[in-house]
Amino acid sequence: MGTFKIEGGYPLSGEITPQGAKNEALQILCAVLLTAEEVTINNIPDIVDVNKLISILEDLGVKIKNKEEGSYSFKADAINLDYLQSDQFKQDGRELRGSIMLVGPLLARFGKGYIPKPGGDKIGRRRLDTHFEGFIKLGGKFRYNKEEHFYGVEAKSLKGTYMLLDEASVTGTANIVMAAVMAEGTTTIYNAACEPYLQQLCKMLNRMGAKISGVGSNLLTIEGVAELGGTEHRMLPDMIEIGSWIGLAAMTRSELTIKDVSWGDLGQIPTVFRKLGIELEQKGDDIYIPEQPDGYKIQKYIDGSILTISDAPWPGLTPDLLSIILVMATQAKGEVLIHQKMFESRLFFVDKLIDMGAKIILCDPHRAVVIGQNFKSALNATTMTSPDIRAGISLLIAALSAKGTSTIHNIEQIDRGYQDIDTRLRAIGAKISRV
Ligand SMILES: CC(=O)N[C@H]1[C@@H](OP(=O)(O)OP(=O)(O)OC[C@H]2O[C@@H](n3ccc(=O)[nH]c3=O)[C@H](O)[C@@H]2O)O[C@H](CO)[C@@H](O)[C@@H]1O
Ligand SMILES: C=C(OP(=O)(O)O)C(=O)O
Repeated sequence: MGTFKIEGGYPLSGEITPQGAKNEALQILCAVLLTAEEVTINNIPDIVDVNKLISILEDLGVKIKNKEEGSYSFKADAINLDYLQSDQFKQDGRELRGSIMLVGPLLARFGKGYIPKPGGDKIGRRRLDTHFEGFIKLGGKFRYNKEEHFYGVEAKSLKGTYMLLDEASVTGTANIVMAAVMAEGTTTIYNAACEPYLQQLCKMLNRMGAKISGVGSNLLTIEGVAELGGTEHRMLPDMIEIGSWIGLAAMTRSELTIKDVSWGDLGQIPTVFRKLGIELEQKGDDIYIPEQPDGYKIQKYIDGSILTISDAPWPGLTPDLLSIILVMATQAKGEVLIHQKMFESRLFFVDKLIDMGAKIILCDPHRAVVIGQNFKSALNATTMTSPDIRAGISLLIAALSAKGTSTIHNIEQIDRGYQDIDTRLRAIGAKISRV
């Protein structure tokens, strides 16, 4: 189990460039299975989850070339489907959430796709019904081995149809889109997730020859085509990383420039941080955050009532930023209700913040009231364990703001999604070491 030692209480300064988006990378990498031609992908983050998925693709027989840092080419012209029944796949496939999106492309191209119960953050129930209901609608036969928790879907051919998803699942929509691109006839997906990473996937598929319209809306229409060809694609910057760096700047009262953020794809994120009192300036495609010596004041609603920050499917606020926003609120001036609607077990990490001196009332598993301290008293340094990726980064931000030396164990959770985080933080003045 890896550990970070962090000496907190110092302001940071400088520039930080966000990595390529983790959750986009997981979709895009699965899509290389849809063609026998070469697909080149740029701005791939060098993080544990993405590298695991690349290694699964390699074991499946995809020919992979590392062209330069962050750029790889993939050629899925000789796929070894036997690997899908191997113990190795049953082990590797369960190590990340994104592996579930192998099923759609495999089903589309080879008539069968399998996956062990996928992993990812332990943040509450993470059901897969939407994915498999979609495949079944397209004509797939569902297989499930209860003992091994091994899922599968098989079909001689897929037929386009209308479907209304039971929820706007991000990975579910990506999976169904990838299954439908080569189905016979037209597939219409209503209540589709439509976040920028899905838009990126659809745009890439269209460049490969797919016929997807409605991209960016919750109604996608897909005219099936016989086959797809190669393409080149570049990943967007990771919006959750961008939000993490905004939270970091606020909590450490630092002047920070976040480079090349792709403003147009950030949706609610700048607005929400501004509601929390953070000054954000758009400079070209960068976010500039000035030092805020007087802290930041949480806004109230027009009628004077307490602000609620909650998650919702895009274009609502992503749930992945709520832990970071919660930590930031502990040093704001004012109060806020954080309402994590999607996941049941994502707020329990607040116990650690309470130990550090934060004023938080956990109302129930979904809601926490944070009473900001306006930097009147610093958080206390402590020893903690990172329970999931976003709680992990939030505790790291808390530690950089706290006075004294903190220790964070289980940093593998943070490494799942943040590339070389300690090196990049040291470059802006953080006192952090990996021990
Ligand atoms: C690898 C990857 O891309 N992971 C992301 C993906 O996970 P993932 O695709 O697994 O998440 P889903 O979109 O399927 O749903 C997440 C949770 O929200 C609930 N839900 C979803 C839609 C809805 O309209 N109402 C609702 O309550 C689901 O029941 C589930 O518990 O999207 C999540 C939601 O943005 C993010 O937290 C994850 O980081
Ligand atoms: C929940 C997350 O990831 P995953 O879906 O891979 O567990 C996340 O990125 O915050």
